[in-house]
Parts: sequence; structure tokens; C-alpha cells
Amino acid sequence: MLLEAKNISKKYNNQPVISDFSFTIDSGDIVVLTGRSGTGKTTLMRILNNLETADSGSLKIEDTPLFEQTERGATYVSRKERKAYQSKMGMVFQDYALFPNFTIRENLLEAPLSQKLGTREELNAKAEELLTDMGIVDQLDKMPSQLSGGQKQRVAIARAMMLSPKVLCFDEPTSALDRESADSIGKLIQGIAQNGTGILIVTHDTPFGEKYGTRLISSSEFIK
Ligand SMILES: Nc1ncnc2c1ncn2[C@@H]1O[C@H](COP(=O)(O)OP(=O)(O)OP(=O)(O)O)[C@@H](O)[C@H]1O
Repeated sequence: MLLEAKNISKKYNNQPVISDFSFTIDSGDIVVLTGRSGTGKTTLMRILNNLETADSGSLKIEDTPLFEQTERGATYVSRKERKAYQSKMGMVFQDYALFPNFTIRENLLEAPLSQKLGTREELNAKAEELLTDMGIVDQLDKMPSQLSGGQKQRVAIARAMMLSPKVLCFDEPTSALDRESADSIGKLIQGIAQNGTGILIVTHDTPFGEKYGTRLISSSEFIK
């Protein structure tokens, strides 16, 4: 098992959004979170990415925890251990969140260079390999504004893959794409999963979720 979330609970202003929810992601899984607007899907994804805190429960990827349940509720690990967790977790944002004043190459290299994950030469080779697999290596020295929505989505995925996450989360990956581009992103995500990464997708696009998901979770399960 790659990711294990146990008994996660979260309230906003005393209103439960998630209560006692447990789930796992295995290597190769494409877990799709669906459900009505306002039912906590984004909140759960933000908790998994340490962008929001849980009130209680425990969460780990492999043997690396982000928080553990104690008598005080969800107790977060030290800053150093949080970094270890975060190095195993990747996120592709809905708006892609590319740096607009960096070339595509610089967008891909910035984080792994600053985290000293390799030399510029090694990371350049990795960036070229990833973009070759995605069919957009010719875009490497362009600016994000010169790319189509589907191309930007691929760059955002490649940027997350530069950090070799064990689990990769996608927030509404198809919201800005036509059906054909959505299908090619779906196939790309399947390829990443086949290489052993665990995938979590939050989406309103039910046909996409049903086509590419290996497991569907409805946010109606968040509150019993
Ligand atoms: N920072 C916050 N402070 C207070 N309430 C919040 C906060 N973030 C979310 N909420 C509330 O928590 C509930 C769940 O929101 P969330 O965004 O997780 O739902 P969602 O299922 O992702 O919705 P959508 O499908 O529309 O993106 C909503 O009622 C929302 O108003």
C-alpha cells in the first residue's frame, strides 16, 4: 500500500466536512473522487497535500507519516519529517500554476534544482525525456503563454513528475479541455499509474472518472 489515510475528520466553523473517513491508494491505482459541489473533495485533497490541516486521524505514504492520531487529535510530525512526506506527494493544480515568466524548461527544472535532486545536466535530460514521452519536447524553450491548454496541462504533469512522487493528485484535470484533449490526458495518467505511481483525481467529469478510474469514491462517503 502506498498511501493510507485513517479516520480523517475535518470541521469548518464546527460543521463537519469530513468525518472519520478512511481510504488507501495502492501503486497503480487511479482513485477518482466525485460528488456534489461543497462536499469536501477539495478539502480532502488539500489535507493530503499539507495545504490544510486535519482535526483528527492519521496519514502516511509508505512508512512516512504526515500526521498521527494522538489524544490531542491529528498530531503533525516535525518539519523535517513533513518534508519527507511532501517529497513523496505531487500535485497538479487545476489552473496548472506554471511560472509565467519562466520557459517550460525553467518551469520543470526550478524545484528539483533547488531541492538538489540532480545536476542541471541530469535534470535537463529528465525534462527532455518526460516531454518527449508527452509529445511536446519541441515546446521546451517556449513560454507558458505560447502553449495551448492541453500542452500546459502536460507541462504541469511533467513538472510534478520531475520530483518522482509516489502519489500524484490532480484537481479537476479536464475542466479546461475538450473531450479529445481530456482523453489524451486520461491515457497519460494511465501510463503514469502503470509505472507504479498512485493517482488521486478530484473531478466533476463523471465520464472521464468512469473511463480512467480504477476505483471511484463518492464524497457522500465522507460523512456517515
Ligand atoms: N477555508 C474554509 N473555511 C471555511 N469553510 C470552508 C473552507 N474551505 C471549504 N469550506 C467549506 O467546506 C465545504 C467543503 O468544501 P470543498 O471545497 O472541500 O468542497 P468540494 O466538494 O471540493 O466542492 P467543489 O466540487 O465545488 O469544488 C463547503 O461547505 C465549503 O464552503
